Amino acid sequence: MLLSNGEDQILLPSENETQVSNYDSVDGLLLVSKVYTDVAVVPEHQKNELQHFISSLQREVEELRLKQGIVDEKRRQALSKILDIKGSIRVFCRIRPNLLTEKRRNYEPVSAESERIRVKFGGTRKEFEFDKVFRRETTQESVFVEVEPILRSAMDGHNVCIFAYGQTGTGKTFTMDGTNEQSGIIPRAIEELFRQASVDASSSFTFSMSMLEVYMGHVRDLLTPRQSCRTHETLTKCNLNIQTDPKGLVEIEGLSEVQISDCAKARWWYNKGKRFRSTSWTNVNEASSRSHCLTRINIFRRGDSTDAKSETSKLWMVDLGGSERLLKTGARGLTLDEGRAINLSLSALADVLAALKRKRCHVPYRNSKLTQLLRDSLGDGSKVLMLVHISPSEEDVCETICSLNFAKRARAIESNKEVPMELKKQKEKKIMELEEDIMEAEKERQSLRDQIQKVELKLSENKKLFSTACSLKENDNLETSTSLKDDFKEVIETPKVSKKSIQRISNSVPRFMNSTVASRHRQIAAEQEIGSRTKNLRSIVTRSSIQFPCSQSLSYSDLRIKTILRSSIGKSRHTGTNNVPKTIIHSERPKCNELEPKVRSPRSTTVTSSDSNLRVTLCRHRRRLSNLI
Ligand SMILES: Nc1ncnc2c1ncn2[C@@H]1O[C@H](COP(=O)(O)OP(=O)(O)OP(=O)(O)O)[C@@H](O)[C@H]1O
Repeated sequence: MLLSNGEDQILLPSENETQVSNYDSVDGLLLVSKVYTDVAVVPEHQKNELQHFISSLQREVEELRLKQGIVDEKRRQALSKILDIKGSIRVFCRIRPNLLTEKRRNYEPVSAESERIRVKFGGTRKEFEFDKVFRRETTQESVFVEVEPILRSAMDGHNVCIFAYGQTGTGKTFTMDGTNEQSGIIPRAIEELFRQASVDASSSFTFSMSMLEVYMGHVRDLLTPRQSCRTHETLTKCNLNIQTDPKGLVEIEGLSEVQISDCAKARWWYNKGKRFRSTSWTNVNEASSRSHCLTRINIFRRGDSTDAKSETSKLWMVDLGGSERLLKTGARGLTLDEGRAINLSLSALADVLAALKRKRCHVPYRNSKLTQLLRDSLGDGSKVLMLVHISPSEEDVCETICSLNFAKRARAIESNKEVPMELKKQKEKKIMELEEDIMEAEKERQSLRDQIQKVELKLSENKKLFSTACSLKENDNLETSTSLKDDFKEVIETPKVSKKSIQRISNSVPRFMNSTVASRHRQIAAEQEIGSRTKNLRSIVTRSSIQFPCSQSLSYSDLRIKTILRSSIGKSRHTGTNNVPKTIIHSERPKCNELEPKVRSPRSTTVTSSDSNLRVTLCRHRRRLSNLI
């Protein structure tokens, strides 16, 4: 039996080898190349060697995982530093393409560069700077590429908020949710979270999801919605309470939270929640969102080591209601109230972000339900990404400037404009270094993951082999003892059973009772040995001719003679050539403790033998008999 651990080979001797498995070497790491086993002959010390080899592989996996944890931590720290340098509140701007329903004008008020937007308005030109600007033609995929690092930050344990802000009809819902063909940030983020969880070998992740909307200052559960909450009476009943504990952690009483074990389940719940969102027709958007829709994914992360603590982080993805000029949207009655409520809470959000940016002691979270909900995800240690949406149209230029001012307020302090050139360069250099660190860590992580996979494969194969060896050995011991009994029976009785009947018998008994290849081999070998011994003895007997006087009773202590006599008598009975046809052997089966079995003499009177020793014994016996007569 040959086992290979790469450098050393464990050689286990075998007689009847059975091939168990066959593996190739991968990347220079030799796996079990050819494994043969005849477990019955695996010596104990070599089984111990195999056990040691398994333990060393287990240790190797643990060490590699430890290394992976260290590399992961390095990557996490580098990413966190980058996000800190870039600013914990980042603002992107997306320009919607012209819609078919929009009147085309020659004059384009909005022009964009990679991080800058210029708006021409009434003879003046205004400039706004952002962390990133997405032009009209930017695809959903390109937007998501820029969003992805903040998701990783959520997986690393930070609370994260992604907002879509902007005038009504500028594409907030398109960016966050998208269409069937062009899915938006939320469906992509769900997929990405599960993907990242599957590749992160140093931690295990579980996710849960909640969906709610803030409608007219009330918090409604979207995953288990009650009857329509758009009348004032039912609206108050639907309102969920928001509690904040002394540590500042937010708890929403009665909000449903569903476990999402896979991507499909998460998408199913997300689609369900989306259906219950409040929308209305307005002059500007035929399916205008009349509320702020919040999707929360709770991320539970647990490290692989036994003493690892579990961490929980929240990822909020918020499709804010559209900021709107109420006159322009033609809203009346309830829709007008909805618009007012949206505008009020958006202004409260702007105040909170501004206070956080200026590091004010007092942050006015309590001014709206929206900011109360997000309190523990907007402060220290959290990351915020605001995506401001604007229209390219001349008709919307006033709203565009309002939205851009809102965004400017959110990122005001960290604006590059206010940072000296030297410092800006230093920051960029540091970010580049950290990005390199992240890339290196990613590479190292990948290589460690590959190594772990290989060692785990080797480990599982060797474990399988070891357990097979142990279980087969037990079986084999069992078989050996039963087959020994059978062999013994065979020597005495040798019942001849045809092959067919064996097959019938083996078919009628349970499979585990059937003989194995090894036991059949041993049986055949034993039969052959017995056959050859019998042959030898028979040849001795044929050379001896023993004749007993009638009614003479003989008693021999010489076992050899007993056997000779028995086989000689047996043979003569079968062949019928002997002169002693009436010889009866009383003791049919020799018993081990029966030292002197009694043999009755045949009726014949003469006994001759060509064996000189035997002749002497017989002569002496005849003389004693004649004396008696
Ligand atoms: N980048 C884009 N590419 C193609 N179509 C877009 C894009 N952005 C928005 N649209 C289209 O513009 C219309 C309005 O978009 P959407 O409903 O997303 O706006 P909104 O800002 O969510 O409006 P509201 O605040 O009223 O809910 C939709 O028909 C949408 O498909």
